[in-house]
Amino acid sequence: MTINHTSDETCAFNPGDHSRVKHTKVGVWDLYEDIPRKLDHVPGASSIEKILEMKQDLPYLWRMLADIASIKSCWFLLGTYTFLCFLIDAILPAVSLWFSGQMLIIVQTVVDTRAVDKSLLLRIVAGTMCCSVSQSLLSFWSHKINVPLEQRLNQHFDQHLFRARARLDLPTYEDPVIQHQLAGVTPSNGRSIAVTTVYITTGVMQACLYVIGQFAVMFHVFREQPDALLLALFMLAALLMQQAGGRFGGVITARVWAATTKNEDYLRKQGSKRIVYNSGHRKEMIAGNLVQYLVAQFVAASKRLGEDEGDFAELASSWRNHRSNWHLVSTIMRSFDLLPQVLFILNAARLPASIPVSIASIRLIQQSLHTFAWELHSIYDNIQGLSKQLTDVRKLYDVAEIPNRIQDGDKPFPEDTQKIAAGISLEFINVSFRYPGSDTYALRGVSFKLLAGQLCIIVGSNGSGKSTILKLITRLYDPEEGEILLDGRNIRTLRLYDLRQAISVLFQDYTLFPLSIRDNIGLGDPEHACDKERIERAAELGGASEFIARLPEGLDTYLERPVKDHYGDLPAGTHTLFGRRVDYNGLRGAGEMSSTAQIGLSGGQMQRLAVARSFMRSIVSDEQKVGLLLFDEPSASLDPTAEHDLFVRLRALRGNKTMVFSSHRFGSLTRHADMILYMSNSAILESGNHEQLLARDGEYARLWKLQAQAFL
Ligand SMILES: Nc1ncnc2c1ncn2[C@@H]1O[C@H](COP(=O)(O)OP(=O)(O)OP(=O)(O)O)[C@@H](O)[C@H]1O
Repeated sequence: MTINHTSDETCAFNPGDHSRVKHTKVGVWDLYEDIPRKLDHVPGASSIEKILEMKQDLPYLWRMLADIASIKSCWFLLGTYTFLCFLIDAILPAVSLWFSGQMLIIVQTVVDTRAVDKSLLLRIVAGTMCCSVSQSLLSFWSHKINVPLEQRLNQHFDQHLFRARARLDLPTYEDPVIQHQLAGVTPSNGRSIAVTTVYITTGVMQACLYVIGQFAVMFHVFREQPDALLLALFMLAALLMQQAGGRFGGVITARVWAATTKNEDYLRKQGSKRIVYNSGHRKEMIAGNLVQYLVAQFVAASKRLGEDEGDFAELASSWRNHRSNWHLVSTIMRSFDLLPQVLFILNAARLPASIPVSIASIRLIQQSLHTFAWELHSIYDNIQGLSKQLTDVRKLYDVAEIPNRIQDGDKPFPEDTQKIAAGISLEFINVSFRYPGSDTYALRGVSFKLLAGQLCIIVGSNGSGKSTILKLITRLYDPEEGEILLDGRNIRTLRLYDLRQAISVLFQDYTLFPLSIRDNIGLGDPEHACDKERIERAAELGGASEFIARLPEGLDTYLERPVKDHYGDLPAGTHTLFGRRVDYNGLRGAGEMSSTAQIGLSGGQMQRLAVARSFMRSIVSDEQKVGLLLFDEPSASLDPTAEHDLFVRLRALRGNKTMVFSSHRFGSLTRHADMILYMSNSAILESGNHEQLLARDGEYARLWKLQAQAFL
């Protein structure tokens, strides 16, 4: 069993290794509590020790404050907000308390002398009213300041995270540990870590100031009444004990715990449920005649499970509520409520002459102490929260420094920008490669050489390594062994930016972005992403103009709207809203429809858009930036006419650029290739041009004849 922590590491936990771990059965679940702390990397889970640990993360708080200072007007907003909070939470409550104390003195005087100091009474009433008016005015202004402050902080740290994610290369980004790390800093509630940190930090300061202010005033008010101070101390002790009791009766989440189930019936039942509920398994379920079997299994397992069955969260909450020892502790703690009054009465009975404290002042003491004790606890809670928050702040900065697996080179490329128009030579020398986490080689000992301006076609069966060659040329991954040379230079030594600028690649598993069609094509050449003429020409060359023209919003059509429309209670049968099909999110998800199905694009049309994007970069551009064109199955979804047109256009427009094609089809293009690589089992089996390979009468010739015979 594994416990996933919020820290960067994942700790293995085997309950059998820890004799003191408390094990309880909750339904079919095994709940483990009091797992040794060394497995718990969550600071501030419940102990002072964890709070002390937060000093390691304090430098990140200073760094964040320095960052905040760099945001326009943020210091001013933050300073004003903190000052207002100080007035609202520390000064005004203390002043109010002081007025209440003065009121008590008047009451006491009236009882003792039957005389009222009217001007003092007036001043107290006026002062109390001023306090409450100021309180609401200041609260209003603090909310007003909150909005721009939160917005600026969110924006700034949103950009920080965007940059941190965007800079990661493929192997680093695909790493599950990195994904976990990134998930840990992505706010789920839309509020950035910085905003939460600011609130928690100001919360701690406010609570401290409040407690100090209240304490000073209480001390001043009750200084003359020793019994009142004694009573106050009794009450405070009782309240703190009660609050501690409330904590004991609390939740298991305050402790280190984990739960799992090994119940075969439960596991099988949940497994069957997923097969039936997930449409991805439907083909196999129906074709394999599994329906009756699954239903029988499901019913039988339900019967055997009986009452034990249940979701862990539900079972755990009812189990917690019935743990008798917690009830006992909280009940005992509640009875402490009366203790101060009992002690006070006993003291008054013993020394009746010394009762200067009125009933009104007992009430005041009680009220003030409730808030006082609550604030004391909230300081503890807030510091715990701050300790956890500082870990998040550290992670926020750590993700911006995750090292990339693909190291950047320092040599500019190409040395002579004019030469690039004549193409780039490409050489693989004994290249072997395995995908991260995989034991099998995707390429093994691959060597070939392509001269500048040549056309190379890579053919071979599924999984033979064709796409991998293209991925290595663009340095999405680096080979384990061997070298790849461009114009005779090892690509690892070249600046990554330059290398990728010099290459245009269309992957087999291309993705269309959730943007407009215009942007999807324009992004082929970001420098000219707004150049309408180039975009239209690229769309035309990619064979996409016709269907784009038929779309109501043309180039401005969004393939997938990145922002959802909101709606409620639409009349039944409403299909369009704001000129778009209604995005019945749940239904679409359930039907597993792709986003492009919404605007009705076919696979071939999407491929034409992808080709257009690649042309935007390589063909349409006036500047000669690209010298190597890579195409991975660019015609897989195209009809024969579109495929033919595409190849004709490519041959005519590529000029002298070097071109590498990966394909399953032995079409007209292979005849024009300067070099054909026939791949099988991660290696190059045969290489040469079409005539040479036919003359060799090997695998290539066999497959060529096989395809040719189909048309005889
Ligand atoms: N991201 C990946 N992670 C792990 N293994 C991968 C990954 N991508 C490909 N492979 C494996 O690498 C090998 C070569 O895959 P590659 O995609 O290069 O084959 P291909 O010749 O292009 O296949 P196809 O004709 O089906 O496109 C295959 O065994 C494949 O399973």
